[in-house]
This record gives sequence, C-alpha cells and structure tokens, in this order.
Amino acid sequence: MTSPVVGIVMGSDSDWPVMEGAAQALAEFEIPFEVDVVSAHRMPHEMIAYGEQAADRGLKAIIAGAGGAAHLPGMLASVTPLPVIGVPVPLKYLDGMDSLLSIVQMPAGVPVATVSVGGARNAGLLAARMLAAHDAELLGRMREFQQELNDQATEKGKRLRAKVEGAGSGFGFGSGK
Ligand SMILES: Nc1c(C(=O)O)ncn1[C@@H]1O[C@H](COP(=O)(O)O)[C@@H](O)[C@H]1O
Repeated sequence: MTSPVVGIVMGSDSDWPVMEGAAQALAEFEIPFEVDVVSAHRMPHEMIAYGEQAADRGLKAIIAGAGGAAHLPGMLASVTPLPVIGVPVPLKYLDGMDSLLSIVQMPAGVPVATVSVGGARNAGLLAARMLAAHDAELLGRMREFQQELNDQATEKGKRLRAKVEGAGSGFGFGSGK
C-alpha cells in the first residue's frame, strides 16, 4: 500500500460527515491519505506527537477540522513545519462562526490556511494543489479538473439562457411569481 502524503485529522469522529469531503477530493486525485481523530483538548499529548512526527512520517500537508473552540489546526501548525489547512466544522450552535474565528485568527508566524465553514472539499483540493506544485503529472490533472469546472459552468449558462429566452415575455420578470 502507498504511504499517505496527506493527514486528515479531526477533533472527533462526529466531524467526519463534513471532513469526508476532503477525503473524497484527495481520492479523486488518487492522492494517498490517512484519517484519524486527534483532539488538542481531549488528547493533547497524542496531538503534539502527531504534529511533531508528521513530516518525518512522509506527510506533505495536514488537513485539520474541528468544531466549536477549534484549537486543533493552530496547535498542529505550532508543532509541524508542514502546511496546515484548517476546516471550520459547523456545530448545532453559532453556525460554525465559533470554529471559523478560532481557526482563522492565528498569530503571525504560525499560519493556518483556513477554508470556508464546512469547506472540507476545498481543503482537499488545496492540498492537491500544494502537491501539484512539485508534481507535473498532478499539475496536469488539476488543469483538467479546472477545465471540467469551466465546461460545467459554461453549460449551466447555456441552459439558463435557453430557459429564459424560451420563456420570452411570459416569464414574468419582477412579478415574484
Ligand atoms: N474543537 C475540538 C477539539 C480541538 O480543537 O482540539 N477537539 C474536539 N473538538 C470538537 O468538539 C466537537 C464536539 O465533539 P463531540 O461530538 O465528540 O462531542 C467536534 O466538532 C470536535 O471537532
């Protein structure tokens, strides 16, 4: 089995439904990854060990997701030289604003690349881009992926124009109906 090059970690297994998006993106690009629960609050010693050992184990980037008082991404960034991508996980209260602010407002010197609330897919894609910067083949696949996005958006525009033009004056613009 190929060794993982991206670590996807989260504060609890309850974050998985969100964090799965990162795993899915990496799988699409055939990038080997590992997943684990690593909590700064609940298992601080294991969390420090994970961060300290990540680079020596061959990981190239860490994606860390957590909800609420989300200290995991920042704490990992403080003990690893690897890039850390933080995913704010939305919980029942505060709609993820708490985790977003906990992750994004890092002090200078300790960067965490924060994606949107619940934006685990983009975290996976960002990790893929980081790896692609040193991998011409992966870079090519990322370009293809971008072209597909472009084609899909163009197609959506075509369909919307056809729908609106087809409806003509009967479309009821501005009527709110
Ligand atoms: N924010 C953190 C950290 C941390 O930052 O170390 N550890 C767990 N958690 C978060 O607590 C939430 C509730 O966890 P439980 O569902 O296990 O009660 C999860 O979203 C987790 O990421």
